[in-house]
Amino acid sequence: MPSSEQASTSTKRNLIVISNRLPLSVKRSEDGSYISSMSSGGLVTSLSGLTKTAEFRWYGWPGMSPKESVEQDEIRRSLAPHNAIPVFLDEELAQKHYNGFSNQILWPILHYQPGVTYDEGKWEAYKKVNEIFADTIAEAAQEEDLIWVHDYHLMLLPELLRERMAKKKRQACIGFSLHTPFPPSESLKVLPVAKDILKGMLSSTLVGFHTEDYRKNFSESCEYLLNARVQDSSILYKDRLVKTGHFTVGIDPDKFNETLKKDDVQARIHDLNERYKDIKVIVGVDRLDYIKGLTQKLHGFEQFLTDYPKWQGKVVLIQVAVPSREDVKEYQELETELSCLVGKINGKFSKPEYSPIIYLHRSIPFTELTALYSIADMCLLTSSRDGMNLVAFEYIACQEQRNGVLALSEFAGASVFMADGTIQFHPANIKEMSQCIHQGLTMSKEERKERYDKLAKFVHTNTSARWGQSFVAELSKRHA
Ligand SMILES: O=P(O)(O)OC[C@H]1O[C@H](O[C@H]2O[C@H](CO)[C@@H](O)[C@H](O)[C@H]2O)[C@H](O)[C@@H](O)[C@@H]1O
Ligand SMILES: O=c1ccn([C@@H]2O[C@H](COP(=O)(O)OP(=O)(O)O)[C@@H](O)[C@H]2O)c(=O)[nH]1
Repeated sequence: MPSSEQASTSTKRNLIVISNRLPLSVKRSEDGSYISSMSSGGLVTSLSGLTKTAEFRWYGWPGMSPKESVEQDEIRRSLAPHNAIPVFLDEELAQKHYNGFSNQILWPILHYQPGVTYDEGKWEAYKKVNEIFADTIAEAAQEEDLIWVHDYHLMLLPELLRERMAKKKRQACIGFSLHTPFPPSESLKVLPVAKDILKGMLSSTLVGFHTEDYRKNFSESCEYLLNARVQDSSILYKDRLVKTGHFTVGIDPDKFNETLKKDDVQARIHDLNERYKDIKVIVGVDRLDYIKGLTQKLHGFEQFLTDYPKWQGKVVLIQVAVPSREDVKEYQELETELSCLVGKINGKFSKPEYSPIIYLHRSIPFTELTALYSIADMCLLTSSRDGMNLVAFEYIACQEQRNGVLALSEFAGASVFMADGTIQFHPANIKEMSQCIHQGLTMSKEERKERYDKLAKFVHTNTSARWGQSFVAELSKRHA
């Protein structure tokens, strides 16, 4: 029988959140103790924002896998106060799953990149890790629990978990949220295991995407590759009706407001404003990932300095490139390319008292990040594809005073929702990017305010809390 869409009778159900990455990554310090630090990236930002309004247990890989059970217990204890529960994976398996299949094969396909080399061994590791998560969650989950699985590292989990829960004669209400784009079937089908991935996701009760386009691509892929029947926003597959939807992810803007009020942050803002009082600041904050279009951004900025020479010496691009997936060859090569390019452009336009690009290849503290967002006249985001891009939201959350300009690639998910207010461009069109930078830097105060108000309204309405609540509300309306 198709799963029903009846409203659930229970009022409060426990929520289990599962993602490959936990909010805290654990590392061993020199004295042998375990230290944890906040993980990078938008998935953690969006789910961390949810912790203020919802209670949940969060399962995921802690970033390391000690073999000794004493050490595992120590990690378990250090994460417990954060409601985080580690899923331990053998180091080599974790590496093949995360770097190998997830980031070298799936990630580029989901971001429409051609030329991916499939590898059976990495696929086996991907399946194995999904099985380990399924075993762990099937052990922990109760009949009435709501289970919310996140992202492309765990696309097989809904199916594997449902099978295990069925063996225990338990129903499973499973939501799945994808944080990346979902490509059209023509791009997806280059993956020899595309059908397995679709079937894995289709064992969910509810599948959520960032945009309507990604949702449609998924439905069409199910129809085309699996012969599933699409009925409006639901998909009928093997006698189960699976609901799909798009849910607008966001940030916790209050966290930025509160941080901006702190004395040390205000002092930092004052110093940075002094330093750049005669210079316009463009900020960029991206993980060092080829999907963020960092090479194009540097070329676009170089083009701008060439097209509008009077700006030389009067504008600086402060680019934070957060290290990411550093064991993957493509990311290492990109890092080398970017360092060279920054050197080349700075070599071309620098004067003894001025360099056009300040390149920070590291993670920066949250207080420094908010100060930087706040003093920047413009934020430039150039993704070639991007699930959403929460940096766009964060910049706006810190711009109440200055009303800076947000220049955004038309290929970031955020561009769909922020069309009214941002300046948008094609990231591969360097000339267009150059013109957009000029437009942003010369925009009148009135126009900036008008645009900013629209964007701020969107960011303050579509918070991470609201995203979580709407997804969980939709999920809890349904049975298995
Ligand atoms: O965990 P990492 O490998 O270090 O990567 C960080 C995260 O990158 C991706 O984030 C995506 O999710 C954001 C929030 O929904 C979205 O705004 C962004 O466009 C996406 O790229 C990835 O999907 C996460 O799983 C990673 O944790
Ligand atoms: O040193 C830093 C600088 C930024 N961020 C955060 O990384 C997230 C990036 O999310 P986004 O959705 O823009 O892209 P993703 O990295 O998830 O692809 C944002 O919340 C940033 O504040 C971070 O973790 N460390």
